Amino acid sequence: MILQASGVTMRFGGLLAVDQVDLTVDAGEIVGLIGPNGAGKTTFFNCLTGLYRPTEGEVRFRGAVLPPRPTRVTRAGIATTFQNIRLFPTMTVLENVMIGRHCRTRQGLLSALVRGPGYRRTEREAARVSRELLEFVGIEAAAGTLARNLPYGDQRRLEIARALATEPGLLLLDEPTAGMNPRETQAARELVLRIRGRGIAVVVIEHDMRFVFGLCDRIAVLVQGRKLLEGTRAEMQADERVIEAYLGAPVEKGA
Ligand SMILES: Nc1ncnc2c1ncn2[C@@H]1O[C@H](COP(=O)(O)OP(=O)(O)OP(=O)(O)O)[C@@H](O)[C@H]1O
Repeated sequence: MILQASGVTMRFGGLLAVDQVDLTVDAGEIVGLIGPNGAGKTTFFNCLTGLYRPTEGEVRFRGAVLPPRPTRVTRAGIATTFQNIRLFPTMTVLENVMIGRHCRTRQGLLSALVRGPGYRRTEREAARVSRELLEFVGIEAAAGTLARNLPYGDQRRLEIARALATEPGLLLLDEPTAGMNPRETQAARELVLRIRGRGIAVVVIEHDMRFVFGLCDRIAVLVQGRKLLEGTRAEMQADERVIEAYLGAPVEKGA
């Protein structure tokens, strides 16, 4: 087990956004988090990234309680992409990925200022790894393009490349297919499967049920901050409540 969230609760004043949620994720597993708007999915994610400290409960990653700051959580091995793309628009595609690399290549300030041989070697290595990741997500041809000039689907790929540059054991994806056309969505599914192929576990928030049921090993449903249901893909596809609320009609196996 790589992630263990126990009794995670998040209050904003009088609002109980996440209520006693338990979730475990095994190494290399793909877990889907679904639920209506405002169910608390993003808030729960924020509790896994160190952005929020849960009001109650705890999150363990590789056995250790999460450190209280996002940068330290990233270094511990949890990477995130956001619902609203957050790239550095006036930097190149390659530079955006290299920023993700920096959490693994801690160069001293002095070394960076004088740009000595150690700094240049580290930068060269960061550029090499970053180019490999651009190739892995399929946008290496755009390495020198400004991030803001990338098509939307490719911006999402770039976010994923930057997240992978931090060498995560767990990748959190918040609505990775939002705004994508069907072809891009299919490519995103294949990309997530290849990410898992690298041994990285993935938790994905998604509204596209076809995507979720075509991808995830296990699915949890949040409603009004609580985990209402959880099960394997097959269990969920057979559950009357899921069918009624999300699917309308049974989904074909492996659809
Ligand atoms: N920082 C905050 N301060 C106060 N209330 C918040 C904050 N963040 C979220 N909320 C509230 O918490 C509840 C859960 O929101 P959250 O964004 O986690 O839901 P969600 O399931 O991710 O929804 P969506 O599918 O629309 O992204 C909502 O009622 C929201 O208004």
